[in-house]
Amino acid sequence: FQNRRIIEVASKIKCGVKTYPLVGHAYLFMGGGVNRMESFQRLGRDAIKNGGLSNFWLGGHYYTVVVDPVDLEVILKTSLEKDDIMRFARNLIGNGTIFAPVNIWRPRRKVLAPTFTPKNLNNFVNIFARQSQVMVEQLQSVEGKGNFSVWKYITSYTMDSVCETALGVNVNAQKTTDEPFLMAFEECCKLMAARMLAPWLHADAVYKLLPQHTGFEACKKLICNFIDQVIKAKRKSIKIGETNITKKDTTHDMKTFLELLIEASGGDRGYSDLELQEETLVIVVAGTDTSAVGVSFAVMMLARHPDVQEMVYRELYEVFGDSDRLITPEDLPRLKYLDAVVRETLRLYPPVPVVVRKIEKDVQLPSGVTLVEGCGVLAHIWGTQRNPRYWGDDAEQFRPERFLETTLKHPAAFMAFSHGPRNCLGYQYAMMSMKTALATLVRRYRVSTSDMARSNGCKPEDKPITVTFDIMMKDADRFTVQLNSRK
Ligand code: HEM
Repeated sequence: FQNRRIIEVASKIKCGVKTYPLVGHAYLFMGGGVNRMESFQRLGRDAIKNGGLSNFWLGGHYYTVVVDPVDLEVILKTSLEKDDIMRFARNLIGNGTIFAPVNIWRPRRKVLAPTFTPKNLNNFVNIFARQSQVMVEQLQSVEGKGNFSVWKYITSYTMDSVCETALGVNVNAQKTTDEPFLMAFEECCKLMAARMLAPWLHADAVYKLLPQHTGFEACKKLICNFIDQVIKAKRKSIKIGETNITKKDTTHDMKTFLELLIEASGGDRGYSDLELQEETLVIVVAGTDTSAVGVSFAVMMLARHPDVQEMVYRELYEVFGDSDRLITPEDLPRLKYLDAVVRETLRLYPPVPVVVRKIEKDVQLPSGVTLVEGCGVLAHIWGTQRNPRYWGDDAEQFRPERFLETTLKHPAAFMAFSHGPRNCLGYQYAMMSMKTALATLVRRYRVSTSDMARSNGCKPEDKPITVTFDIMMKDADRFTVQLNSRK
């Protein structure tokens, strides 16, 4: 009966992408990450063409694709449960806030949310500033030497700053080649993305027989052991009255997320070690690659748009002049144009291009369709943020000024950090970290496009960027640019 109702919903929504018996649209997601992302883009464009909705079947499971913020606002406010497909992400994070079922998520979010106060975030800027200084020093080795991938430098910057703010530990990813924690983490994300979109890998009994499962478990063990050790050391240091486990590494008298969580959950009688492990892992998983992708795409945009880069530099010069001083929390709100550049980058290249929900109670959408219990929803962030109805005919153009000129046509039209009660808790944290990294980089270097982007005779800004999907959306060419010192 439920299936009949879902089939009825499907029949009311147009989809211009071919489906096949049994597999549905699953064939679209075969192949690698580039192919997966192309398929998501195809579905997003189809929804834009159809006035806001499209749909697809992943084997026997049905999804409505939504790119209209008016409909999305209703869905994201009323349907808080993540779709079953996210259970594979729980294999790594357990019941941590981000992918937990609603009954576990609600109390966990209540504990986690107050740790993101402006005071705590301002304290973290000192860490972002110091770690981004390490980043620009590491970049000296590639300065003036032609094409290189900026990804490694930026992802190890975010890993270092997230670990220091979350755990109080400097993992030194920036100064270590092939840092095992970072490598394990990247591998886990790749394996999870591949499994989610391949219905034939969903059954545990089958997956457990495959080498991917062994690889995933080995990486997970490495990540969890590391976090577990830090938690145990932190508990011990709190017992003996120390406030900071890595006094050598952290120069500021501030509280890490781990300490804040121990306090906020009720101290010794609060979270168990497992709950703490899950919640700190949420911060690491949710905060590392996402911000690294944001910064890396912004670097690509600056390289492709030298006029925009010049405006950013001029704004920085107004605030810092010739001084080499580190960035402070008070500087960040003054960097308004840089803020617009980051937002425009996240609009065109959202690090999380889609999020999913499960409909548990029928929802009538403002556009007229009623989604029924059992439907999956693909909240298509990429498509929404390129929807000309809300962004105009130049929706595909990179134009940071749009964030300075007008207010949004709808509050959910920009939703790189999602929308509604289950939106991103690290929104402000991420903006502060990304702006600090970019400001530190542009004060020291001029970025330009790679030789590949300049080939074929077309202007670099017109050359499409090939993107790939492995939970996050990334540049398939690993964010290749060139760098020259400004001095
Ligand atoms: C550019 C950087 C970032 C982007 C684009 C981003 C985006 C997102 C998105 C799309 C979600 C899913 C929301 C949903 O399902 O509706 C999310 C959730 C979340 N993010 Fe972020 N995020 C970023 C950085 C961060 C950082 C730095 C942190 C922490 C320090 C963080 C913490 C979280 C948490 C805790 C959740 C789970 C919220 C919940 O389920 O209640 N994020 N983020």
